[in-house]
Amino acid sequence: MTTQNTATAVENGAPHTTAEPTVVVRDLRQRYGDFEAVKGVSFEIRPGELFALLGTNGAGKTTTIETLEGFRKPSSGTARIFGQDPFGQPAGVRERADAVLQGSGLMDDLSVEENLVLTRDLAADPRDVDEVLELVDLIEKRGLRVRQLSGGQKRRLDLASALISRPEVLYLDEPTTGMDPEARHETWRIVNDLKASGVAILLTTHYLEEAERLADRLAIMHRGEIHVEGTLADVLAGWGDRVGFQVPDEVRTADLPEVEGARCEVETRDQALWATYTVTGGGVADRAHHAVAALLAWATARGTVLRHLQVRGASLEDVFLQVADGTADLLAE
Ligand SMILES: Nc1ncnc2c1ncn2[C@@H]1O[C@H](COP(=O)(O)OP(=O)(O)OP(=O)(O)O)[C@@H](O)[C@H]1O
Repeated sequence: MTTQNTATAVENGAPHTTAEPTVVVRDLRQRYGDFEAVKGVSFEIRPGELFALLGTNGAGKTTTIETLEGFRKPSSGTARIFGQDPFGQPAGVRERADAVLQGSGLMDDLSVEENLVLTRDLAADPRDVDEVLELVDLIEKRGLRVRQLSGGQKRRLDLASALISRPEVLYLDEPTTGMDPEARHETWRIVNDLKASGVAILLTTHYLEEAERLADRLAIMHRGEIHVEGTLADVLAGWGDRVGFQVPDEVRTADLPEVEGARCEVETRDQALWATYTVTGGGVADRAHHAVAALLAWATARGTVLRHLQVRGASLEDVFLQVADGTADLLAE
């Protein structure tokens, strides 16, 4: 699959996609004792680009982020941030990269503002604390101790802590977990602004809509491997459109027509037979049209009607579930 989607990048305000990649991961492997948690993962992230790493529980996403952060030395393969090995957080990487991780690094007994002041004092060229509090909508909570914040407010303070140092690379590990829909949308706006300002972002999330809204490119991991990678449009195009209908009573399954570029599956629902044609052949824009036209021509010739006729493009959830089911590679061929 291709790895660029200019349209998505421009829509999301990220015109920097031709720049040299900030993050380069090549055939990364990570072992915990005998267990290989990451099995040869490769990707790049350019300035102003957001790469979403999706995957099943235990797929190896956090391990990958921890490696990029410099907490883990690769078992083999390489990770490079600005051309440097991040292991041990060398100068030149440490000041330019930051993270919003699972498991907050906040001091519970200090106030919101005190936490940010501590972080600010470690940064070379920090943002103003009030500016960041405004950005994450916590200005009215500045005097509260962290333990008095709700879960979603803590996640916003985590984000504020990462933003204060003006990172050029940002790792967001499930950044909106526990947020209400409004706070989530507000976080997406902040993340889109960061992209537009040229920050290279690696996002992991279990909210597929979050990846659809934010990602220029995405990958789906399962058991340590990337199974699907590309722009959202690439990923969905590879999975095909579905045309479904209730099989007419007078039609036997064996009599259903062949449709070029499509495979047919029949299942029983509510004591009726339903046919689903998954159309992967032909042009992405018109393949569903040709399949429907062929099926309608067949039905008309037989003097029958395709009841409950539906046309549906693949969703990211369909693709994710196929990956989790272990059949993704088969389908993507
Ligand atoms: N310190 C460790 N020691 C041994 N195994 C570990 C360790 N950390 C993670 N693992 C294992 O490595 C695998 C990958 O874990 P990781 O946390 O990277 O997954 P993840 O994709 O972030 O999962 P989730 O979506 O559930 O957060 C899991 O099977 C996990 O049990």
